[in-house]
Amino acid sequence: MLADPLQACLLHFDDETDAAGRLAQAAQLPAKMIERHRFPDGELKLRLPVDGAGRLPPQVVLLRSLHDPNEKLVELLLAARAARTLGARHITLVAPYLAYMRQDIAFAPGEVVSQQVVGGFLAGLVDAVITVDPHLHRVATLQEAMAVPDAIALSGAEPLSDLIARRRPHALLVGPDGESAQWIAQAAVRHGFDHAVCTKVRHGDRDVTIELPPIAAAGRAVVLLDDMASTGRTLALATRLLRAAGAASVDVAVTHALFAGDALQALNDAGVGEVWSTDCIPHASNAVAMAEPLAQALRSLLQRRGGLRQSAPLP
Ligand SMILES: O=P(O)(O)OC[C@H]1O[C@@H](O)[C@H](O)[C@@H]1O
Repeated sequence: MLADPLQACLLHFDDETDAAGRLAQAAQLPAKMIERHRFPDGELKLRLPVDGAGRLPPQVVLLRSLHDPNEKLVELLLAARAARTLGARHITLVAPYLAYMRQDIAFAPGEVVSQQVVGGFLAGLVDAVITVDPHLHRVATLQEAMAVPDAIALSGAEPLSDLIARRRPHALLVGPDGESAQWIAQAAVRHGFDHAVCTKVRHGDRDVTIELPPIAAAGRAVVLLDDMASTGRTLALATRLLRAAGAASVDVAVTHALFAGDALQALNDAGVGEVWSTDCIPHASNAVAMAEPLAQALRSLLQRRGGLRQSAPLP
């Protein structure tokens, strides 16, 4: 790796070495690992990869995809705060999956609006965030959820659309609920797919009702496209309805492969054919690599910040 004129490095944890390697190579940054030690009582000790003088470069990129988020939020708190004291003047969080974005409103008095709390917490740690398809339903922009100077939201819809065009060139794209309309529109326009969106009501974690849109699904190769599968119940029910409406096949494409518990079994039982996802969350279904688009966004952000650094102090 050539010395980086941006004076930047990418820090990652030991369980994301592969993803860090891919991103670092695409962004042409040196990747360095943060050492973790877990004490017998569950507390964490981190050690950041400082240079011989005990310092970090001025631009630090922290890679952490925030599935299984609770402990990772503590790791980010420790790592980001320490990075500042060790010389980082600009910290970018690359979180291909950004957690806690779905709890964006208090449905009952006293309910915590996690999106605001976690968004505010992360905004207090870093100067920039790059993520993919953050679940922003009632909030229009990532900046509203996470008020940092640079909040960049990429999408997996177009790369997933490219994959679908190769695997199911005549697919009917279906979104399982109103929230998916944004991704369906992006993916459909890219390759001219027929498309439609269902109506969904959520009653509980694993309990949803769905109404199909007025479309002719009979005989069609349907691909359900969504931002994420968590319990898989949304996609499983949509699949059952589409199968009952005569769809020749139903495959699933998601940006975030959370697949909690028996989610994959539920999809299988419902009659889903193939399951494709981006590699924002490592999973056996990963079929679309996001390192290139993430690296492009990161490179241009660092260049912008590096340019600022020459003429004015970084915030
Ligand atoms: O039904 P599961 O997989 O649990 O939840 C995922 C769904 O719930 C929504 O917020 C997501 O956008 C997706 O449609």
